[in-house]
Amino acid sequence: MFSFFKKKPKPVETPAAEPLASQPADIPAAAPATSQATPLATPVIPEAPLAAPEIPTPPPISATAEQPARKQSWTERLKAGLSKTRDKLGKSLAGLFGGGKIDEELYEELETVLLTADMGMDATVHLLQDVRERVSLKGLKDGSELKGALKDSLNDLIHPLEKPLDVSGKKPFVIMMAGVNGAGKTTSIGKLAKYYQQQGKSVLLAAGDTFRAAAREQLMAWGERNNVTVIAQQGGDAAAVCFDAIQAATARGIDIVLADTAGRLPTQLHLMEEIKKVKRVIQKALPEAPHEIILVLDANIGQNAISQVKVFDDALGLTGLILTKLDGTAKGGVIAAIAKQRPIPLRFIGVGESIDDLRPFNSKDYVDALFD
Ligand SMILES: Nc1nc2c(ncn2[C@@H]2O[C@H](COP(=O)(O)OP(=O)(O)OP(=O)(O)O)[C@@H](O)[C@H]2O)c(=O)[nH]1
Repeated sequence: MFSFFKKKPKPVETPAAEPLASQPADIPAAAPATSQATPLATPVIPEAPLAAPEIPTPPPISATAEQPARKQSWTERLKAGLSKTRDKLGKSLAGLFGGGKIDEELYEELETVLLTADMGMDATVHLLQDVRERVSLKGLKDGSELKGALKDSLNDLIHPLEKPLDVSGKKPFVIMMAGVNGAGKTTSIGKLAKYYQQQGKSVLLAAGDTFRAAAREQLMAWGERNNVTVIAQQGGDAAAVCFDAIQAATARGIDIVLADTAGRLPTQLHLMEEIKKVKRVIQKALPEAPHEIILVLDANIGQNAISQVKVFDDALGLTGLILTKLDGTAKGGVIAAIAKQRPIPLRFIGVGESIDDLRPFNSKDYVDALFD
């Protein structure tokens, strides 16, 4: 179950950014399954640690190893993953949709339900207004008719976030990941690597989380077992790792580079500066890159997601979002808040820990899974 990606204790302090290496290390001519960039000052990690006992041994990532006997469809998994939000919304809405007159009291109850599903004030006000208009336009009278109106309103609101990531046309297509600690960046990178490999694309990973040795080692072990090249350094500089990774990918004709970065809080200003530097150095390695800058968000944080989106967007110019762990929370309504306040394309959503639990966001599927 992807357990090898589970994070180890976080460092108490995150080190300040290292000075940037002016020149990238040479890329080895032969491309081993797992390769490492030359470190700036520290020795290359020996091959042996990959098998060392302290590194969890990941099971081979394969559908059979991770899936139950009968493989659930994505629709089923999405529905199961959203069960907490659906239960909360559904139970509360059942009374409203059960019948009775559509009146002010009902709208007030609807407002409370939407707010408790973490849709936020802006989106809630918008949805209520929109539902009212639909009700009067269609001459709806009964609460039982409200469900369709609400579903349509919500879909209209969040549909603009449905913009699947197009990785064609650039080679390598460089995707940089950002986010706070534990949001699911490294796990999502593993899932995306597999997702793109299944589409016949070659993938290279940049182990840019240089603050946590375990993150790098896990990524390398995973890469070796799944035949995905990982560029890493021991310690050192995330920007240099990404630079090397892009050079390696260009030399090897790789389709997609997925660049991991260390978790950081928006309030850690020096770390926000450090990640801006990672972006700048990626641009130096490949002028149009990064082609995609994704903020990974843990759905459990609910409304706090909005402030994270704003700060990371202001710092980096986000082009996409990934919302993980929707399965663990009743706060799935946060998508509506994002749509209203900072509508950055929601590229993927995660509803579980297995490899297939991260998929492109589809607003209609999402709304159906919440209400039906
Ligand atoms: N239930 C569930 N767990 C998830 C999902 N996505 C990630 N996780 C788990 O979240 C935990 C943290 O994920 P990581 O990928 O390690 O997070 P990270 O952002 O790389 O963390 P840092 O490196 O500390 O910044 C792991 O235990 C993952 O298995 C999801 O969609 N659902």
